[in-house]
Amino acid sequence: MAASLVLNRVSRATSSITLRRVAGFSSLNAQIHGGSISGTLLRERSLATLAGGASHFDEMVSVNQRKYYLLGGKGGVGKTSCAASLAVKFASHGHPTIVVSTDPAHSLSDSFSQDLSGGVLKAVQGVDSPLLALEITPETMKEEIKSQTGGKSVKNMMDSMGLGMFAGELGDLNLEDMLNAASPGIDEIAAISKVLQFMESPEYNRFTRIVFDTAPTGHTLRLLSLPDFYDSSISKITKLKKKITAAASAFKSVFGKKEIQQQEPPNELDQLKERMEKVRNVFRDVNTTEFVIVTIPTVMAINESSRLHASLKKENVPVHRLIVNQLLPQSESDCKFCSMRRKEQTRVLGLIQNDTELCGLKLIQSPLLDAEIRGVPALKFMGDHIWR
Ligand SMILES: Nc1ncnc2c1ncn2[C@@H]1O[C@H](COP(=O)(O)OP(=O)(O)OP(=O)(O)O)[C@@H](O)[C@H]1O
Repeated sequence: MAASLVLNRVSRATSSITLRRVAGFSSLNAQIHGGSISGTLLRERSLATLAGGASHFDEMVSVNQRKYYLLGGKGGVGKTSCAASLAVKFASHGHPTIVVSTDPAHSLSDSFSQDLSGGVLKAVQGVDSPLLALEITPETMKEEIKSQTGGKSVKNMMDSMGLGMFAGELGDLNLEDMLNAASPGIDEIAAISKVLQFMESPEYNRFTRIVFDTAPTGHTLRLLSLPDFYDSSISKITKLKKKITAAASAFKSVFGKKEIQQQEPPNELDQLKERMEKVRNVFRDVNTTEFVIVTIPTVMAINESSRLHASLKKENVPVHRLIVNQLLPQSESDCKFCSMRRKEQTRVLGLIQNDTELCGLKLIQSPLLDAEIRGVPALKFMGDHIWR
């Protein structure tokens, strides 16, 4: 059939992107700065023969209450493209949306083809509903923490809580080092502090969808387990402080001095513990949060996705959907290389169906498009394939 839909958007004065969708085929042709990247028309029909396909986007978009979507997986599989296309799709359906990158190697700016850097929320141009984007940087977070604590260092803060003596000695709990050096964990702390802001500040109330473009697997698992780590660490500090106060009290009473009142744990720690609990609960709440695993049809990526799902299950993080991105569509004039790749792809899709971790997830197919996905029109185009 000759039905065709041609979207032609000028995203900037100097660049234009032409997207072309023809029944049975899809093609993303980019023309940037007068140059032309023209790809072969790719056939979608074969994708329909693979198991699964639709993301059931209607379920994802229907509820007005705030929802968090975290997209994660192995490096380079298309996490940013999928997260950015989901954010654009939510915004196009009237949800004020924030898309946040927690990956230290940010690529949101590249994906949207707009400058979204600087560690602050920036409006994405070219979408109807408000869509804000943020590339989290530990530097900006450090500045924010300093201004919130009146410029006091963490050590000073702990000093003022009567815990200064432990600040430098508790190894993993050395918060000051974490803030002052680019140590592992700092990006995750920055992400958690942002989640807290989104949850607590009235200025973000109206945003009903928060989409996270997460870092490759290891980082992300640390992010999800960090609130637990802090929760138990704070409990340890509180217990330690109680013990020391009790011991000091006993010591002083033996020597006839006035007994020290058993002090309640400092209020700041209680508050911190409460806030960590909030973040931990939101990551695990099936009514508010979903982690979408993104993968590609290779054995290595599928194995990592399987391990990721096992870890997320252990952390009680809700997972329902698995995107298999960059699926090579069928072509009538299949070259040897393409037909070999396609055979391999079919084999790998079989592995997903037999994988005990992955077989229960909704499988979403996302075709390999014939141009790089950059800019809002391209993300809309990709989103129409995935989020349907
Ligand atoms: N379905 C697709 N068709 C064509 N190109 C794609 C597709 N998905 C992703 N790409 C391209 O692959 C590259 C990597 O994608 P992306 O940055 O989204 O991956 P990522 O998983 O976020 O990577 P990283 O782990 O490095 O952050 C980009 O150039 C993107 O345009």
